[in-house]
Amino acid sequence: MLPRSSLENIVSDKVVDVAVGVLIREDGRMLLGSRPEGKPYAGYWEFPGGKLEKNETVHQALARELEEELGIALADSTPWFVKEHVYPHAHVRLHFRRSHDFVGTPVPKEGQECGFYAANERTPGLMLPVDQAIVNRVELPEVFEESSDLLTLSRNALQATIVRDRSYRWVGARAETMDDVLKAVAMDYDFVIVPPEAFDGLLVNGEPRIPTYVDGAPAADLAFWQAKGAHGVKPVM
Ligand SMILES: Nc1nc2c([nH]c(=O)n2[C@H]2C[C@H](O)[C@@H](COP(=O)(O)OP(=O)(O)OP(=O)(O)O)O2)c(=O)[nH]1
Repeated sequence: MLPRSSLENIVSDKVVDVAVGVLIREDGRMLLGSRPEGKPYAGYWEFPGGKLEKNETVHQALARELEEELGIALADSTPWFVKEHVYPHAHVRLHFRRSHDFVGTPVPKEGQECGFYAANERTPGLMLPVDQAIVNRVELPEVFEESSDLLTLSRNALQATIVRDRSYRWVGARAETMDDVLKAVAMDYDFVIVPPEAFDGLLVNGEPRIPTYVDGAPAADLAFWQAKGAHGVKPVM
């Protein structure tokens, strides 16, 4: 029989699915709020959201949490990426979804604070460390233009082609295979660029693991790729 502490570790290893909303206002600012008293990391700032209940889709969970916590009606949202993180209190699988399509002015219903912030603006309290890096990604462009926006660095020790934008805000990788994508995820890169035919194979339950650009897809297909979870599309040069 396993000692009690090992059993507890196994129990706490259960992965908790969490719906997280990146709600972007017309002026490009995103909705952030503080965690209410009584929850782990109370007072830290985060994107709105919460745990999935039984039989809920991620969108449904997000819509429910936004209504319950902030009185916001979420009309539509698209998958962005999934990130796993192990906290001392839980192993979470965060399903980030983006939305420009919501109605209502947020009114905190659980004693929290909230507001719309630009990516380079400081919230009154610390962001959850996991979220801090993601705030920077919210301004990733819908479309990267190969020659003007991106610099391709030489293949690095990981044998993947590393790409960054000209202002050093984001670093990504050109991923030909799932193995390349997993390396980029493990290195916490901000995005991957994949060939269109590889895109579906990189999805886990319909969601990418990292913000994903589809290489060479015409910009006219942007809505098509976004509905599938691609964050942006690089136009044919
Ligand atoms: N809502 C939210 N949770 C996040 C973010 N980033 C992050 O690591 N998390 C973690 C913190 C928590 O461990 C977990 C979410 O759980 P929670 O306690 O907020 O969920 P909940 O509202 O359903 O809580 P409850 O009903 O159990 O009180 O996900 C984020 O941006 N938003």
